[in-house]
Amino acid sequence: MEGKRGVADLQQEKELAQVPMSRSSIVQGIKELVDGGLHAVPPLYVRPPDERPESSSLLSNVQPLPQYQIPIVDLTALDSTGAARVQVMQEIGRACEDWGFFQVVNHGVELAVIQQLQEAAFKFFDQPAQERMRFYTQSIGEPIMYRTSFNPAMENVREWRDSLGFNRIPGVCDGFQDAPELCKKEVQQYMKGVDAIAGKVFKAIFESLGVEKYLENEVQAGTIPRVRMSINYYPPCPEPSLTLGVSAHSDVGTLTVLHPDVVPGLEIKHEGTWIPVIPTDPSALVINVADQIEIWTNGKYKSIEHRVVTNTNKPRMSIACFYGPSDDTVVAPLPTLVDESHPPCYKPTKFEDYLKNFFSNKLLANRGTLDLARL
Ligand SMILES: O=C(O)CCC(=O)C(=O)O
Ligand SMILES: [Fe+2]
Repeated sequence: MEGKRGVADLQQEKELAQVPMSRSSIVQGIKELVDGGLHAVPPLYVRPPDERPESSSLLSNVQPLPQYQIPIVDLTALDSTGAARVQVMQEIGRACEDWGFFQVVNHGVELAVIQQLQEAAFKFFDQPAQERMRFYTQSIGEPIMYRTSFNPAMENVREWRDSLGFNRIPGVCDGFQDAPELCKKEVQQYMKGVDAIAGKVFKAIFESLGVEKYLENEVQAGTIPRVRMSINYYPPCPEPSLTLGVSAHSDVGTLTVLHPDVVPGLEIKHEGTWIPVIPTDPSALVINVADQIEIWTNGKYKSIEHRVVTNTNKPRMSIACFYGPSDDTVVAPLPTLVDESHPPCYKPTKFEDYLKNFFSNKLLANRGTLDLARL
């Protein structure tokens, strides 16, 4: 099964030797393996049969049936006042309740801004390993993170992706300020646009339930405290039926804004079936409810399981921005959403503890994160 060791492998080993870091802590990225010439999926990346994508998942040219397409919300009127705004807010609420995922168009981030970031990020991944490895870490709390898979120290099976990430945690760090020069301007520009979208969508989500007053600090547009950007790079895979780019999981924070790429790969579990998310156009963004919103809304708005499949032809690059509350926020079902017929489904959990449990718990290798808070 193991692919042939190519020139690129040897070159990378030489380069890694120059990185000032203990070699035992470095995990080789999937891009290096693929660039070195790989004709089969190495055993470390082969999923157990029950986790492998179904063959239907891999036919990326098949359009999902209309009833299996996530809602598309036009955000134009979200900046206005009156009935048109209320309508968009209600559409967002319905999408969160029925799907947990929706696409947004006319969101205010120009296609050029997205493409400039994609181009800059491809340049980052195309650099010699030595350059990329300057940012290597497997932690997910560093200001800047070049990583592979999710958590190789704990996983039995690795994910078919490398990633470049940035954390902004107010009062702690701002990785965007110190981003590598070749993509600094582009990540900052993109982040500014996505922050604006996240702020207003977050507010609309809570307004749609009439509960915004409980979250004054969280819903003020522009004051969403924490974000992690992850630029995920999925190289082509010789045997997509055996592996996954990202294994099934829900996102841990409040909400996620994703640029999914025009190369398909993202799938969500809707009513028990894995369905592909096909972007309507190259500038469409995908927004999903993450675990903390499911907890606040006592399960009314769902943090849906999703995963990424690979393909044989093209590299795929998605850009995910994960928003989250501050560390000391205690997240619990909101009082107006709990009554005798809707008892609380989740216990109050401090976000810091939720995150720590998530990243340190071996049993959560399959990332059933909401179980951490479930009553
Ligand atoms: O690449 C994608 O489309 C999704 C990635 C994802 O779900 C994640 O990084 O949490
Ligand atoms: Fe995700």
